[in-house]
Amino acid sequence: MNQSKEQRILNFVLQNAVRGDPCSVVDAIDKYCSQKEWAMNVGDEKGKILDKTVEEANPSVALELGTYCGYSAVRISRLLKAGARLLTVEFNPEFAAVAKQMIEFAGVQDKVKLLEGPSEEIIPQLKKKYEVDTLDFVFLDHWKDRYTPDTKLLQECNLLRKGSILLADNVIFPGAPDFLNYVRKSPHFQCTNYPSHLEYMQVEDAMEKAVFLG
Ligand SMILES: Oc1cc(-c2ccc(F)cc2)cc2cncnc12
Ligand SMILES: [Mg+2]
Repeated sequence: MNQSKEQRILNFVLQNAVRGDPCSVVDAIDKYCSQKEWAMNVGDEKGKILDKTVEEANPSVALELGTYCGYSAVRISRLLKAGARLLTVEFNPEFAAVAKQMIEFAGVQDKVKLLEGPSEEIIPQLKKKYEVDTLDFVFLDHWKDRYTPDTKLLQECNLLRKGSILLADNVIFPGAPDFLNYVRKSPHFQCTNYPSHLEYMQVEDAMEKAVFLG
């Protein structure tokens, strides 16, 4: 049976990165996806914005919506303090299977919990089933039409606290205009835009930071 692009990315990492070295995994994925096959990882340019925001948040509990191959789960978890954890949600079972192996190879499996299923089902389970009180950091990188409903769901489920930081990928390309409209008009969020480029391309993109004000 033919390999998927995501399996080819994983194989390249297994053969070119260093087991237990998250940075080498991130670099290997970027090398493959910039030189061989484009893929929708956040990439290194926007990844540096993600790094800065994670360092600012210094989260004890972080949530990622949209795991894909695990690139940003590895990128985020390498910055987490001892005892901190990342919950990452992936709807596509093939992507989740690749991400699980990527996370284990990088050696961050003790910091990362991969939850397979639709975000709208998993978010309401976070408090009781996954013992979350509130989220310190949320990275939105899944289907753009889910950004707004999932942000509203996070609020309705009381998963945000004063100072919780949301960071959304792709607000320019493919674009999340309704999300930008929602958070920028809401009195509950303080927003900052970070212009950048689509991963591995010279196409304009941006990330939006939205700090919850309570
Ligand atoms: O970063 C991303 C990029 C693209 C994408 C697709 C097609 C295209 F032509 C350009 C960009 C899609 C995404 C879906 N989910 C999360 N992140 C994504
Ligand atoms: Mg993205």
